[in-house]
Amino acid sequence: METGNYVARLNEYAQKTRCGLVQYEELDPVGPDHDRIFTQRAVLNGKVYPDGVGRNKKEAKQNAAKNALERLMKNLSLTHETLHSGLLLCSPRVSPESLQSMEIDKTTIGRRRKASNSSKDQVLMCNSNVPFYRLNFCLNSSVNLDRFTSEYNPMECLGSGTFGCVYKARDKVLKRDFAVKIVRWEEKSLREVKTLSDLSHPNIIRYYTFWMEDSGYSPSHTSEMRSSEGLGESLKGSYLYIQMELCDTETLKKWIKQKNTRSPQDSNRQEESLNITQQIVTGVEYIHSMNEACKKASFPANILFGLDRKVKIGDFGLVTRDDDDDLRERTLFTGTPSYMAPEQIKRNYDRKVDIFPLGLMYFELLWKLSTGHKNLLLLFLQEQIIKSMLCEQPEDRPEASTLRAELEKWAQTMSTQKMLQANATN
Ligand SMILES: Nc1ncnc2c1ncn2[C@@H]1O[C@H](COP(=O)(O)OP(=O)(O)OP(=O)(O)O)[C@@H](O)[C@H]1O
Repeated sequence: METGNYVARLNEYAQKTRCGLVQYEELDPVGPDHDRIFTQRAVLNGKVYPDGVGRNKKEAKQNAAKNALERLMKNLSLTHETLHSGLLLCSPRVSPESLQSMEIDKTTIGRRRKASNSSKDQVLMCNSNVPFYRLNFCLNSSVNLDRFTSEYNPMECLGSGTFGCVYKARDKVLKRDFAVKIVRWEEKSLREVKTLSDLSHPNIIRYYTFWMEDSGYSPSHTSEMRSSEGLGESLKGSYLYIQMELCDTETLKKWIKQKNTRSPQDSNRQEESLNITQQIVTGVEYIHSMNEACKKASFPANILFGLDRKVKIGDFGLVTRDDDDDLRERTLFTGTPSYMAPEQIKRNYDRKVDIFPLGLMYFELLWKLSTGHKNLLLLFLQEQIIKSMLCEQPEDRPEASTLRAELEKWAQTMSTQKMLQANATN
């Protein structure tokens, strides 16, 4: 893997610009034990840079440093051509500052030139030494680069939603599979992704990185992308590509469906439902602690199972900041109506808007079992929790942290109950 020593270059940059020491935040690895993906992010001068992923800590750190360098270049208002000349990335002697005044050699090998939509000024250049496929974040200008197909081997389409398709794709360098979501570029999708990429929690799908291309990937130009609502008319325009943690394709919605087709006497259902709800509440509590609300987080279709078998909150729909009135207005009615909290149709709502759909979901997870369940007292206790979550008035609903504590107590009660039952039958 030809990457160059980005860590050293970032240190050099920090020294020259007197930004202080570069620090690295290590995030929790994801994936099963034999196939871990490590993530680090560089912190410089109090600013956190995009995640770098790798098969080991060292590789993740190099990629984190590279992402930071690329972001710094963007901040330095470098032209697109300069970025793609790869000078910063490839030459250890060139500092980002000096790039600003550098004459770009337009005779540099153009490994690829994209005909469509390309003005002559947007010729992509790539020095033959440049890790061409590893260029990140270019959000202010349209990117004429097939980064997706250069860096990844697209595999199957995992599914499509209102705004785009999600592909399973193998990173050619890391030899790891990721999910890459491709949506038409919009200010709001960018905002969502920026927010999500700052989050790191075992119960939230990890958003690693994102970039723009000026066309949407389509394996055959007639297949999934076109049939997906919202992408139907044309694949032209700007598209946002979001590299995410790959999950199982089974969503919680499918899980509920499967459980419902089984016998209502499925004794594990209650325990599993509690465990799933605990994990989701933990994720929601974390999101709330980051001052975000996630109106779609607790809809079963947006909850997936990670390859590490942890429950993952996936698509948040549109994340809103508690204090963002403008965003709140624009994102009104974005939730799935049947799960929406009553106040969501009004202007005034806060993070309690997430507790209501959680209550509904918890109920839905349990429901079949509850119809045939004999222990009415225990059932009643659970219903009390759900009832509090479904309160009409947001202020009467519990905070996610209170809820988590309640569920923890409930899990203990349940395991004691199980033990007593086991002892009684032995
Ligand atoms: N990280 C992932 N790993 C595996 N599969 C995924 C991942 N993200 C999404 N999917 C699959 O792709 C489907 C489409 O996801 P997407 O986020 O585009 O839409 P959605 O959330 O289902 O719908 P909408 O955007 O309309 O709310 C999901 O239903 C899921 O099956």
